Amino acid sequence: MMAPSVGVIMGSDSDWSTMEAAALALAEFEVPFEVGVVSAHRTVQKMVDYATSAADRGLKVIITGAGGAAHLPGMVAALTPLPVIGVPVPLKYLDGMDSLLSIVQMPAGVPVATVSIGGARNAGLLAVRILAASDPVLLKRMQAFQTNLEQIVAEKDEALRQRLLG
Ligand SMILES: Nc1c(C(=O)O)ncn1[C@@H]1O[C@H](COP(=O)(O)O)[C@@H](O)[C@H]1O
Repeated sequence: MMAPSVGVIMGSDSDWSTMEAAALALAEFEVPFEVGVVSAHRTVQKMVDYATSAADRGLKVIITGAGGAAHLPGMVAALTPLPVIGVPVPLKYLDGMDSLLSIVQMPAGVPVATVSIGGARNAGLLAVRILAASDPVLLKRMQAFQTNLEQIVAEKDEALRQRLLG
């Protein structure tokens, strides 16, 4: 098995139903990844160890999902030189606005690329794009994916017209 180039971590296993879409996107592009539960709040030392060893272990991008007081993405970004993508996970209360605001307003110097609330698929696709910038094979795959998206929209356009025209 190839060494993982993307780390997908989340504050709790309860985030998986949201975060699975990131893993699926990576799998779609045949990008090797690892998945784990790491919490800045509940497993402080594990979070420090994970983030500080990530680059040496060969990871290129870290996708971090967390809900509520979502400090994991920012803390990981503070501890690693790698690009960090943050996914605000929506919880029962506040609809993910709490997660979003906890992740998105990082101080200058410590960037987290924040995707939309529950936007784990885009987090996966963004990780692919970051890797594709220096990987011609992956770049071609991303271009093919984008062409396919256009086709899907064209088909929807056609189907809608047909439906309206009866
Ligand atoms: N936001 C964080 C962090 C963190 O940021 O370190 N650790 C756990 N959590 C979040 O707590 C929520 C509830 O977790 P439980 O379901 O385990 O109670 C999850 O969405 C998790 O991401």
